[in-house]
Amino acid sequence: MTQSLTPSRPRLTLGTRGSPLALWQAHAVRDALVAAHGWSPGDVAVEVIRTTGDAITDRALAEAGGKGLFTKELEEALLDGRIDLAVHSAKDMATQLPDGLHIAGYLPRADVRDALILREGASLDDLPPGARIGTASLRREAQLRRLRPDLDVSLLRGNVHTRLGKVRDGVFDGTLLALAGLTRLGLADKASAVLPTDAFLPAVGQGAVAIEARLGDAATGEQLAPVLDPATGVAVSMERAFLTELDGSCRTPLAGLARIEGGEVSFRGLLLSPDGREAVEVERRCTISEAVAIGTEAGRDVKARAPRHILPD
Ligand SMILES: NCc1[nH]cc(CCC(=O)O)c1CC(=O)O
Repeated sequence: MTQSLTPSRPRLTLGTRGSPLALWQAHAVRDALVAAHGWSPGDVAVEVIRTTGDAITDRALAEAGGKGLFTKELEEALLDGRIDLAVHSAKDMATQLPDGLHIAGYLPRADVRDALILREGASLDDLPPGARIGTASLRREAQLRRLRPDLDVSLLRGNVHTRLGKVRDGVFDGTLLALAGLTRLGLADKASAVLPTDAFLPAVGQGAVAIEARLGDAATGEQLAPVLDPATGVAVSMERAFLTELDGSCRTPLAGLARIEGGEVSFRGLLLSPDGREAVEVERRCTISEAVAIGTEAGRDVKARAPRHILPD
């Protein structure tokens, strides 16, 4: 009998999009699993799945149909059993998941802040009136208009490298990107400034890697447990409860951030009009066990106070 040269089957198969950022995230989950269990790297397979969102580069994502576009094909593979876990940026996940799936948890969260990337200068104050800033995010666009109504803010799509290229080539004077994404790509040195969260509130889930699984898949759940970060779970679950209550989609400029400090959770949320002129803010402090309920309540409060025309339809 000859010995089989076929490598042994992986213990788990992770699904991911193929962008450099998505691959980094999937490899981070694989590496954490391998380290936690003393496995070898081949025990966790990484399967790249192309999504509808990856194919859309010419239109605003919000126009094309929102966040589900980056997750649909991954979720189908998960439901079919082709993969055991799907790895996503928490920020890019819709609030409603398909029946039978759930977010099993999150890796420890990275820096949540947005970074400003400028062709020249080192802060927002260095930008002259009319400076062209490109961003694909309605949240960033609205907050930037709120801080600097004199800037020329417009749509800039594409992955992180494409956007940085357009600033380098002078198509735009600057852009805004998540510091976490830049750092994951080894590009943190491209940040001209990192914006403090009290002036510029991040997106719900920003900086967190979410791991989606089949409900009831206890075996995978047990394997995953040691790599999950409970504090990130509390914070992002609260933010997503807030988002859910506002029926949030990428069509509405919305921001929210929960932080755990000494057993307490502090939360800030923000709904803006697209031009940044109107803003509804909310702040809460609560215990960890209240976090999700208070996130929901904060969302209801914002909804009740928001001018009708800036609420999502
Ligand atoms: N929407 C794209 C996206 N999804 C997650 C990140 C960055 C990493 C993160 O926030 O976890 C980015 C790029 C960006 O917003 O700059």
